[in-house]
Amino acid sequence: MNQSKEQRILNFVLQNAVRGDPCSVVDTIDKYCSQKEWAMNVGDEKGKILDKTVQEANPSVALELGTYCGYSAVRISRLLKAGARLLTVEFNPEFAAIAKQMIEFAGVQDKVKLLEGPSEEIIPQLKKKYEVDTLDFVFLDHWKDRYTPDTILLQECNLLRKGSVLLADNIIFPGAPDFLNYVRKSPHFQCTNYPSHLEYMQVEDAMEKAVFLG
Ligand SMILES: Cc1cc(-c2n[nH]c(CCNC(=O)c3cc(-c4ccc(F)cc4)cc(O)c3O)n2)ccn1
Ligand SMILES: [Mg+2]
Repeated sequence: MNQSKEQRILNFVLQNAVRGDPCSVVDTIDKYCSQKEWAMNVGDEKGKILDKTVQEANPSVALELGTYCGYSAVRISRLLKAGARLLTVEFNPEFAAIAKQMIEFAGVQDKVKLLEGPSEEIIPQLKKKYEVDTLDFVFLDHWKDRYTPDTILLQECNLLRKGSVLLADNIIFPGAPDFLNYVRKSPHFQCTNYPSHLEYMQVEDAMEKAVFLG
């Protein structure tokens, strides 16, 4: 049964990256996906915006929606302070299986909890089942039509506090126009736009930061 693209990416990391070194895992995925097969990792250009936003927020509890192969989970968790945690949500079992191995190879498994299932099911479980009080940082990188309903759901579940930072990928491509409208029109969010490019391509994209004002 021939391998999936995601399996080929993982194998390339297992054979070429340094076990326990998150930076080498991130760089190796970028090397494969820019030279051999495109894949929907946030990539290095937008990854640098993600890094800066995470460092500024310095979260104790972070949530990622859309794990995929684990590229941004490794990228985020390498920046977390001692004792800080990343919860990452993936609905596709094949992607989740790849991401689990990627996270373990990078040596960040003690900081990352991979949750399998759709965001709309997982978010309401975060407080009771996953012992979350509020989220300091949320990276939205899942289905683009779920950004808005899940941002509303996070508020309904009392998971945001004054200063919680949301960062959304793919604002331009594939695009999340309703999310952009929603957060920019809402009095509860302070928004900043970061122009960039689609991972590994010369196609325009952007990230949007939305800080919850309470
Ligand atoms: C409902 C729910 C969903 C999830 C969930 N888990 N994993 C994902 C992946 C979502 N990501 C994307 O679809 C995505 C697509 C592109 C793209 C595609 C094709 C092109 F031609 C150009 C660009 C680029 C990107 O950067 C992306 O992020 N969602 C997890 C939990 N609950
Ligand atoms: Mg993305």
